[in-house]
Amino acid sequence: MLLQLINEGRQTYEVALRKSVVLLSDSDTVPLDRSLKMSSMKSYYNADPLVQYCVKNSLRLTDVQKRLNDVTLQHSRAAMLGAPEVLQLNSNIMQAIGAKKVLDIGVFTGASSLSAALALPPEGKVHALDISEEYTNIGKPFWEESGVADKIRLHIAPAAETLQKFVDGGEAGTFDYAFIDADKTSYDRYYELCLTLLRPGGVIAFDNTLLDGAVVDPSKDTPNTVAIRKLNEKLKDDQRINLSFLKIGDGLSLCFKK
Ligand SMILES: C[S@@+](CC[C@H](N)C(=O)[O-])C[C@H]1O[C@@H](n2cnc3c(N)ncnc32)[C@H](O)[C@@H]1O
Repeated sequence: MLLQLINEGRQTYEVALRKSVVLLSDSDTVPLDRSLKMSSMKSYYNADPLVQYCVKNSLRLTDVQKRLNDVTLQHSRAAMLGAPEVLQLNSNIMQAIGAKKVLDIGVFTGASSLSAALALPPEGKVHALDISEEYTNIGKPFWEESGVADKIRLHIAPAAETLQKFVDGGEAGTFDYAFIDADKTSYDRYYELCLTLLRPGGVIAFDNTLLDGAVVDPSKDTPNTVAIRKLNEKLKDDQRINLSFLKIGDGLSLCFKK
């Protein structure tokens, strides 16, 4: 029965997807490239009128951010682009907690780093971690144009190595916010390292914790699905944090370090 409901829901989404457009603001509509395999849950790819209503009445992207999104949506890996509603929520929480030192784990074309850098005060720093410069090079000119390139420090290496270097370098307890959006099977490793690196009151945000619905689909048992399900179960009972699990974008789990 559950499987049938999931399949029906997926078919509805697919129909919606075929009709949908990407709504970035009142004036911008970008046609979907339907050849791409995309998450149906991020607002770019979600034709649900309520999702589009929320997006239309909340997103505050700069012109440079919109152009970076447009460029990224043409990329063959466009589905990796962070949902703008998620990035804006990250930025709002960063400002609310007075964040100055942020980890952006999984940079891709730099939308999440740019969003964070724009939210931080002039002395703030985003430590942007990615394994490859192939995608991050796309974002750099947009960071420059936004006037925040000096707030973003790129670390090209496996993220676990970079995080461990921060720990070994005595930076435990000094970070305010971590956005985790890289390889899913390493999420738990990143979680433990980030918990060490964050100050009490700091926040860890995990993207894609609904994994395009796979977490509730019993037929799915890929390594990513297994890892995310396990993480979600672990977070539920982890007394080191307070937790909010939001159905926004592809799922966002917010962990507030006690
Ligand atoms: C989903 S994308 C990030 C999207 C970005 N946060 C945004 O909002 O647009 C995932 C990124 O993680 C990077 N990545 C994958 N494995 C990694 C690893 N072991 N260490 C660091 N980065 C990794 C990929 O190169 C890719 O750029």
